[in-house]
Amino acid sequence: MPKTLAELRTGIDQVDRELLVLLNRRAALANEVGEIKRAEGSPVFRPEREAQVINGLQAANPGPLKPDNIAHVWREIMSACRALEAPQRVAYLGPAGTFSEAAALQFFGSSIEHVPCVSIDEVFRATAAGTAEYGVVPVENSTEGVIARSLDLFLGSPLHIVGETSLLVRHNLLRQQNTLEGIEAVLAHPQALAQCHGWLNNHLPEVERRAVSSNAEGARLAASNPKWAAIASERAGAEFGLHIAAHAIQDDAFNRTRFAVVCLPQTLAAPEASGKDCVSLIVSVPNRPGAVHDILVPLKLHGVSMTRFESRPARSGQWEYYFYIDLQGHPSQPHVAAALKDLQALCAFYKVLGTYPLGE
Ligand SMILES: O=C(O)C(=O)C[C@]1(C(=O)O)C=C[C@@H](O)C=C1
Repeated sequence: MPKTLAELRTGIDQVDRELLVLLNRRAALANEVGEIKRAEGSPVFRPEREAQVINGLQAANPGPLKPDNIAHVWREIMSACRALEAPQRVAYLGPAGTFSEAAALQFFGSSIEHVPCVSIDEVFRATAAGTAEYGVVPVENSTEGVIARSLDLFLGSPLHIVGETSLLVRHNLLRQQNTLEGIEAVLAHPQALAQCHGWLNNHLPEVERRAVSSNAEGARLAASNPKWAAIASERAGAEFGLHIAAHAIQDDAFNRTRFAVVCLPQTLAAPEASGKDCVSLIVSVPNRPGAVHDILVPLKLHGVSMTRFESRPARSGQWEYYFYIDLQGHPSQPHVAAALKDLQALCAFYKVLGTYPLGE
């Protein structure tokens, strides 16, 4: 005899009561961990431990919940437990509703203290000054390429990368009305304008495109003028009471942005090896023939794969460049350590930006 809806709901209520007891038992244990960490003066946030917890549970998961569900649920549980130990302040390019905020929430879970900043420069400054323990900055977009400002700021910053996360970026045209009629200007961050270039050319070819400091700032401004539209997330639209005049207007349906999680080395040292790690470096080589080729040789020799190679001008006026390199692996692995040692010996400038677990 199949159970009735009421019976099934009674069953769910009972399980929820059990979960409530268990979750609070877990939180009390985390509280005790927090006391030990306070006494030791050691960091609250341990990304490698959180990765271990999630990987372990995914491996043991009998279903029907999917591995992704397990990751989401436990990221939130650990976020709440972490906040009981000590709330973590996280800086990102604000205001509320930006993709940077969504990336911060995806990485840390929702139990954080928000430190929205007016620019990427300000995220670096706030994190280096200790206003926030962690910063989340965009580094690369799958349509538009590198976020040059972030890469340039890494060069002189004391912050290092301790994690990464990547976000599917879906842009919407937001305004007070839900039509495309009577729009005089589209306001957005230059990156978003570029990611929607084709759609804007097709649908609003004559309309002015105005660059503003963030997409959410564009949404805030669009809420004050019926002739303006913004390009931003649904969340930003809800935040400022705007309609979605057009959904998913980015030129690439799979448009993603990768974000780096940064902090001072004294806040959190480089995470231990998780099994799926990445080393990010900035190097420069003497300006002579074959120098760029030479830096790739140690990687080939020691069997280390390079997943990223970007260049940025050194601003010396001499056509010199800094190279931003991502390698797969962890310096605790002998072949990675050997490749890094040989590479360093060839470089005029060598800076390890961070060693961290590969993100989702
Ligand atoms: O194991 C720890 O160090 C904890 O503080 C517990 C816990 C968790 O909730 O599982 C919480 C925060 C850390 O980032 C890692 C894990």
